[in-house]
Amino acid sequence: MSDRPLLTREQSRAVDVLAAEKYHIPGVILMENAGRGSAELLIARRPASVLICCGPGNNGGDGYVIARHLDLAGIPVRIALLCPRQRIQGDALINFTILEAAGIEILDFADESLCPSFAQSLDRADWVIDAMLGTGVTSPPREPIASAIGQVNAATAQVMAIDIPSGLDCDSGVPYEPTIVADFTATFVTSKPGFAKPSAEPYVGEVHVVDIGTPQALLREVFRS
Ligand SMILES: NC(=O)C1=CN([C@@H]2O[C@H](COP(=O)(O)OP(=O)(O)OC[C@H]3O[C@@H](n4cnc5c(N)ncnc54)[C@H](O)[C@@H]3O)[C@@H](O)[C@H]2O)[C@@H](O)CC1
Ligand SMILES: [K+]
Repeated sequence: MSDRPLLTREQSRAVDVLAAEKYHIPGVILMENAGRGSAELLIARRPASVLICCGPGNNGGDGYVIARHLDLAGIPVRIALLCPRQRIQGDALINFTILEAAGIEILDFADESLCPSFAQSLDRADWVIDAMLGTGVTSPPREPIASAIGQVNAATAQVMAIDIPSGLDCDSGVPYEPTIVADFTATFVTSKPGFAKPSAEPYVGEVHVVDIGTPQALLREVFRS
């Protein structure tokens, strides 16, 4: 295991802030790099049909970037939106708007009771991307995301988690109830302290670190803080 330091949840969130405020790298650039790197990992596995489950924050925003790159690669992709459209904001909204303009299919599952068609959408995909919750989570997943996690875990599709399997505490490695069981996790900048813990093993699957273009000087500053 490399002896590189691992970013905690708070340090990961500090990367975003410092990148924008001190290094003049807008969050949407980091999101593009994160989404493109994740999409390339998936394209290499030759998916036939992909369902991307998106939550209300920037983890969902990564999902929209991934969808765009899969579409550009000619891979059938659909979005399962697990929050009301009006909750999407900032960098995630920029990428959501691009998807709508590109005509990529967006299925609304924001209501509390996930309608049966969510399960049908799952059945049609050989890969599911978990872009529901990332470093913004500090409590057990709430509805409708909690039900979505249960249904994804029960489906036959392979699962790639974006940044963190939704429901896992990336510092302690303790899974909230429920947590996504991923075959792969595409995590940003560094792996996370909790991923090597035995409790996290069943949920993270094979961990791939995606470089999102954060300057080394920025990382040194974050690790010193
Ligand atoms: N760290 C970085 O440098 C980068 C982070 N990016 C992405 O941004 C993510 C963090 O984005 P956010 O800060 O928006 O946070 P998240 O996208 O993790 O989501 C937080 C949102 O989910 C909701 N939420 C919080 N706890 C919940 C719960 N228990 N159940 C249901 N909903 C809950 C809240 O409304 C909150 O807005 C990272 O995980 C990563 O995927 C990337 O876009 C690129 C750069
Ligand atoms: K996730």
